[in-house]
Amino acid sequence: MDLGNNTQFAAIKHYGASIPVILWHSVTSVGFTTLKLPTGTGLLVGALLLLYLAYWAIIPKPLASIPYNKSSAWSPLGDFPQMVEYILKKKELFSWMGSLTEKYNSPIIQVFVHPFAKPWVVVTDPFETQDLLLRRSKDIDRSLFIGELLSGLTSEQHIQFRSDDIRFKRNRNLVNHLMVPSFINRVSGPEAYRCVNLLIQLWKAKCERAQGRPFSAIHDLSHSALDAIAGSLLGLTESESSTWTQLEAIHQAPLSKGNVDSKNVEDPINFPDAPIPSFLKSIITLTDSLMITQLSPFPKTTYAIVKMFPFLKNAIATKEAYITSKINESLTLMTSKEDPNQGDMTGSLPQNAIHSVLLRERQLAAKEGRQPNYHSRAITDEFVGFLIAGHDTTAVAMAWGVKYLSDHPSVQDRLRSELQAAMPAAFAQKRAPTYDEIVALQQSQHKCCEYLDAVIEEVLRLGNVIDFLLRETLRDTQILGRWIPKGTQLFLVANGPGYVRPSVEVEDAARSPGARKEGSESGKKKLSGRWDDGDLGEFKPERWLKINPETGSEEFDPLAGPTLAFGLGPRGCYGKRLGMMALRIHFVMIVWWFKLGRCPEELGGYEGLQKFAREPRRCFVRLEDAMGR
Ligand code: HEM
Repeated sequence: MDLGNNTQFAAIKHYGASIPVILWHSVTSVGFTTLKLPTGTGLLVGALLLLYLAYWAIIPKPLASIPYNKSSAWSPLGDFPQMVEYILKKKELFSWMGSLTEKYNSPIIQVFVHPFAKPWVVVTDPFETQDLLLRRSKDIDRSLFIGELLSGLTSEQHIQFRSDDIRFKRNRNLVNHLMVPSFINRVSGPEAYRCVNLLIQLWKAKCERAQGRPFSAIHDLSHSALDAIAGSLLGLTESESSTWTQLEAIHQAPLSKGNVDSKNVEDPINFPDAPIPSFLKSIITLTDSLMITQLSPFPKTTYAIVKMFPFLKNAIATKEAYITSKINESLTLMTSKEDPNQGDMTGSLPQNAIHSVLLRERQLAAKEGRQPNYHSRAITDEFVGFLIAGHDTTAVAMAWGVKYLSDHPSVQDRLRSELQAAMPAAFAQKRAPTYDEIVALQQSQHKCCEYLDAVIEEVLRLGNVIDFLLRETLRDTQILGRWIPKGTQLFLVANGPGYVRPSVEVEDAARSPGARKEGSESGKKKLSGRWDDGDLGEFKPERWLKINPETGSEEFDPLAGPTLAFGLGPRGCYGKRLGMMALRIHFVMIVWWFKLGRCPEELGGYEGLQKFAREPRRCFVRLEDAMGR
């Protein structure tokens, strides 16, 4: 496989399509008329030329000066076979792109994955990427390809729309307030806390039964994150929570005989899996179904076909019915508690996010002089989208988190002792920190919160839960000095050089002006620092801390180095605040209650598995009571 980065070659390929046109002209004028070749031969030559023309039309058209795999450029399938080979071998997808930037030793490369489309351009230079995301919204925006991936499931959710699309603005206007800190602290946070407490009860029960053996954690974390996000958004009763049903099952079922008999304390123990409540199950099915579209060259058509299968049809019907019932519940609340005589609306204190969005719709409708549309496709799709985008990412981040903490006892110990010192009453009484105590930590920017955020950011950096951002160029532009035409798909990846592996060296002058050293400090949005190449692969939360020269204390520095964990700029993660709140509560509670012991080698490791998000292939925990009771 050789690398084609020369301009001449790209130009020949680009203009090559005109060669057969010229030849065709010669044949039609010379072959049939001047030379009077037999008609059969003329037709054969014509057919061959047509084939040749078709071939030129479908093979990739590389962009000049951007490295690519030359042999793929002559194949109508482009890099697709290599990509599939990588997926089958590694079980990951987007790290393939990061690996190519290393292979070609270039911060920008191109791949040919989508038939009949322009090459996809992959950028790994953190500074060019940050400049693009934060400051160049005239050049790039959300890629419409996201719509191809998601619209079969949530046709009206804002994630797929361009920033100037009226549907984007309208939907964001309805839901923006859900991410205001006061709303999260008062409404969403307590729900998330309640759900995480159930996980702690479940793990206490498992810890007692496992007697020091490891057990799989991935489903428990996934259920807990889904409960927490669904609880925050829709308000779940206890029996609707999937962690609750798991807890019931643990209390009722005897342990499996095979495990009890095993004398080896290194052997994992299998706990029974209880059925998941139907609505949450439907969200898991829908989330998993998106994997199919991620891997298909024709996502929209593929999804339209898959949607005809009963498992997906049922999942769609279940989520529709449940969200409609939640909307109706809130509407009842809104009407029954109103007192029209006083203009007082006691029903207007939001109980959960969906209730709050309906109140907002009522307010907007009144302002715009129209009837409110509480059952609009947009409202339902926004919530389905939040559940999908929010639960898997949070669960997978936690899964990487427990792995890194298990393998780094000193980090775990420091975090635990800082938490204990910060919440002395809870520690002395050997009880759980209350929700208010956890929120107070954040609000007072307590020292332990600085370290907690450093741990979370480091988990997200290495875990690479969503390891690419997708944008599309809105006009012809330049990236790292290369010409990129309008309509090009840009993959900004965080799984390679500069983020988790040593940087590919880039002359500062080769970057766009805003991404250069002098440009990075200018403007409202500062760019991050650069990571030290020497230890980029290590789990080291301290890299996110710096000493404040005035106070002499360590502070969390979000700009210490580059990360794209939540994306950046106007189209960065909408739910970052809620996601971070759910992560903080999970990390605090798990570390507070449990010491996470190292698991045997065969249950460990850091290989990923591409699902909706990138999850660890193996995620086991070995728990010990950290309260020493
Ligand atoms: C640990 C948790 C989470 C992680 C790591 C995460 C990560 C991301 C990333 C990387 C993006 C793409 C950003 C970009 O293109 O620049 C994104 C977008 C998005 N996320 Fe999250 N997310 C998390 C939690 C959530 C939650 C809880 C919600 C909803 C309540 C949510 C809703 C969204 C939405 C709606 C978008 C699209 C935003 C837009 O198009 O403007 N995310 N997220």
